[in-house]
Amino acid sequence: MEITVSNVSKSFDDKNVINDISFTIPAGTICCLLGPSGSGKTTLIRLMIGAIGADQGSIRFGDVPMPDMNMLKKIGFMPQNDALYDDLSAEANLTFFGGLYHLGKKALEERIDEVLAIVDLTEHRRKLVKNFSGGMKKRLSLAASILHSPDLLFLDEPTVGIDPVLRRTIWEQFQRIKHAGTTIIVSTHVMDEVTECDRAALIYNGSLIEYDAVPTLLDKTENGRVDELFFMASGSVEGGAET
Ligand SMILES: Nc1ncnc2c1ncn2[C@@H]1O[C@H](COP(=O)(O)OP(=O)(O)OP(=O)(O)O)[C@@H](O)[C@H]1O
Repeated sequence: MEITVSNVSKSFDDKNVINDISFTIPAGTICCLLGPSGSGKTTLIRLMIGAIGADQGSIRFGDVPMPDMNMLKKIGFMPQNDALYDDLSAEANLTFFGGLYHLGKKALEERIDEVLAIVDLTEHRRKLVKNFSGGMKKRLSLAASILHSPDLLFLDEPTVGIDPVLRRTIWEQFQRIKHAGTTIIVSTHVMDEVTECDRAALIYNGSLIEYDAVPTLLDKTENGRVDELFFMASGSVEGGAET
């Protein structure tokens, strides 16, 4: 499903955090929101999923203006901080989240098998989450966010604190989810992750400084690194863009 963001602005306490942002994410793509810490990525995701309202502008999923209660069922969201129950097993966590989505018992059992396989946690399904590593928790959190086979999946800094090897595995899982037909919006401040995405929206100080297909964006640079676009737009990226 296509997402259209039109002239969206948001302030907190008179501080302009999102500044007149417009862009369209085509259905079936992975789009990353890339920017330094504090640039406004999480706020933009929260605006898109309807967790907070825009001061100005509008957001549509397909033809439907957001927020829309029916559309919420079609959205998956993985927050920056895992919302898992430590004293429950992986499987029990998924059963709990599946209950929230009102999946029937049999359909839920089948879907739990599927999502555990997608995130490579099948053999750990009966372990308590408190015995999971950080990376395993991230993968379980991802599994929970796709239980209801969402059309749109929003991932807020899903690879933060994850080592490079596991990061690769997680990106392979995102590609798998995309190929199953889900449009993915993923925020990151890791510049290298841009190459995993089809399109990238570069956010700096609450403004959209670039938005395009990733190869087109990289063609605009001299060194093939997207950091350069932040340097060009800002003169300096002090305060933040990690590589
Ligand atoms: N509820 C809020 N009230 C006041 N200020 C807020 C609120 N939410 C976000 N902000 C401010 O908006 C700015 C953008 O924050 P946001 O979390 O969207 O950035 P981010 O790019 O996601 O950063 P990070 O990569 O560190 O998560 C920051 O200056 C932050 O302090």
